Formats: sequence, structure tokens, C-alpha cells
Amino acid sequence: EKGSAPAIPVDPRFDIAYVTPVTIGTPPQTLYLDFDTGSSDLWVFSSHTLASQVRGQMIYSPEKSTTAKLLAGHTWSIRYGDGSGSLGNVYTDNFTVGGVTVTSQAVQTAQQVSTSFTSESDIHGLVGLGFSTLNTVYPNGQLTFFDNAKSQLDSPVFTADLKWKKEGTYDFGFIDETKYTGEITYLPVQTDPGYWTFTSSGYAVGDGSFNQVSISGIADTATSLTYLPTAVVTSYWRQVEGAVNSQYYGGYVFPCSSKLPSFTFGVGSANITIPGSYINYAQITEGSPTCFGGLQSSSGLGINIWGDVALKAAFVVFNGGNPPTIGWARK
Ligand SMILES: CC[C@H](C)[C@H](NC(=O)[C@@H](NC[C@H](O)[C@@H](N)CC(C)C)C(C)C)C(=O)N[C@@H](Cc1ccccc1)C(=O)OC
Repeated sequence: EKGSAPAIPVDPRFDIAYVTPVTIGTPPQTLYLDFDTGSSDLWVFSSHTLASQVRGQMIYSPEKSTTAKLLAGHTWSIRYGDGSGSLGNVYTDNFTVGGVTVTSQAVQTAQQVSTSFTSESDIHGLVGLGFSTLNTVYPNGQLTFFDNAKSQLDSPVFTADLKWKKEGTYDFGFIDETKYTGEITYLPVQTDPGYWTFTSSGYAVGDGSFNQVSISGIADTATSLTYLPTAVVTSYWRQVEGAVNSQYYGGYVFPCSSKLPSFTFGVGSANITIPGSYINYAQITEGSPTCFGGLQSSSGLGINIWGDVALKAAFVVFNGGNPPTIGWARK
């Protein structure tokens, strides 16, 4: 079995996130969810979510699904690195994405969500694609959609082909050779504590020399920007006239008229180049001549994150085989 589903940018002006249509229950209820390799909970806005915290999102109503079953006595509560979070109850129900159906997927219904989720009406929940060890359901952790679907997929993989301000795809169970150029370079994955953690072999700024340095970080499809060590980020923004690390804006800002250098990162003996245009993330406010950078320091996070700004420059294979590996190809 294999499937393919679109990854639709939430805001055409800048790629805050990407959502993918899924159906849950019988008869099928359609929601648009944010597929997140940086966490492992599948949670949705629901008929249980506090009305004051719902603002236009589509919701899942288990009481309208003949195949929904309450997972009695189970709750969940999650906190993300950006400080956002949500919590609630758990059902199992039929879950389909791109034609791949899992019949008793744990679907976590939100009772409460934090303000950043309420304010993003185009994101109706998340599908965690990290390792199931990170799942927050208590007392028994639940499996991700990918872990449940793996045995029925032609190959135990999913791929991310995210695009800059355009619709990309998530594929399940197969690798589409038409989506990349050259070879895929596979790297080992550290699965503890449960992210897709890999080590990059270094970086270059623009057409500058390559700096051989190991950078351990996670591939996170639901983090908009890319957060790397301060030394790396400083050497990048030093090349941009007028760039400053603003306490006020919480990161590097620069004149929107700047022509940004590209950023190349090593994957084994190969490399991926992020075009400078991807690193011009957004104006700090509508119409401002000052823009916010898509490459920021990870020093406050305690973890390096290869988020959408990096992922959309590549074709990425999340191989759930034994052992798991992560594959990178140019496109
Ligand atoms: C189970 C919790 C999941 C796995 C959570 N994952 C994350 O926060 C990772 N992914 C973050 C998500 O991709 C987030 N950007 C989704 C959007 C829609 C809110 C970060 C680290 C890149 C996490 O690690 N939370 C930390 C909190 C944290 C993380 C990083 C820095 C600071 C604080 C925690 O609570 O771990 C138990």
C-alpha cells in the first residue's frame, strides 16, 4: 500500500506551516492537519474543545462517528518548544491520509489549546511523525499514524517534499524518483529521545569555503525556521549589510532590500543548498522595510532544528526501517 497527500502552505505570503487534508471517522470528517516530525501526538480541534478557544478551525466530533471509541481513562498534555501546547482526551477511530487508512488510530481530542493554536484557523491539529516514545498519552502511550501504517506500506518510509510558497507533498510507503535530482544520501538517526536526529557534516555561507563541523540537530517539518549554533548563524548574518541580532524582535533582522547569500549544509559527502530567498522569511510587520531571518540561533532552545526553511530546499526520506535512517537529496 502507498499514498500521497499535499503539503499546503498555511499563509501564501510566508510559509508559517504546511497543512495536509485527512479524514477521520465514519462518515469521514475532513480536517487539515500539520504533519510534525518534531513530535508524536496526533491531536485535533474537536467538539470537546473550549468554544472560546476555537476560531474557525474545522473540528472532529467523535460523537458523530460510528467507528469512534473512547480510550477510557486516558488523557494527554503536550508542550512544544515555542511554548505552545494543548491537552485533552483520547479516542480511536479510522484515520486516512492520501488513501492510506489506519483503522484504530489514537486520535487525541483537544479540550484546551494555547492562544497560538486558537489564532491559526488554518491548522486544525497535528499529526506527530516523530518516534512513538515521545507520545504524551497517559497512562499508556499511543502509536503514531506512521508506526500504525508501517506494516501495510510497500516500504516503511515517508518522504517530505516541502516547497517555497507552493504546495508540496508527503508520500507514504514509496520513494518518488521524479521528486529529486542526483542521489539520496542516507545518514544514521539517533532515535533517543524520539526526534529524527542526525548529524550534518558542516556548512558554507554563499560561495564561501566549506566549514567541516559536526552539527547534530533534528529534522522538524512543523517548525517554520531553522535554528543552528550561534557561531554558524553569526558567520551567516555577518555577510548581510545592516543585519542585527535584535533583542526586541527576538532574532536576526535585516533590510528587506538585502540580497541574502545562500546557506549550504553538509549531509555526509553531499550537501544541500538553501537559496538566500528562503532565508528572507517575512517582513517584521506588514509593509515594514525590516525583515526577519529564516536562519536563527538555537542557543535559547538547547537543540538545533532543521525546520521548514531548510527542509523545503531538499527531498527528505524518513526511513522507519531497522535501523531508522534519514535521506537527503537535492531537487
Ligand atoms: C512531547 C513534546 C514534543 C516532542 C515537543 N517537541 C517540540 O517542541 C519540537 N517540535 C516543535 C513542534 O514541531 C512545533 N513547532 C509544532 C507547532 C505547531 C507548535 C521542538 C523541540 C523542535 C518537545 O520536545 N517539547 C519539550 C519542550 C521543549 C522543547 C524544546 C525546547 C524547549 C522546550 C518537552 O516538553 O519535552 C518533554
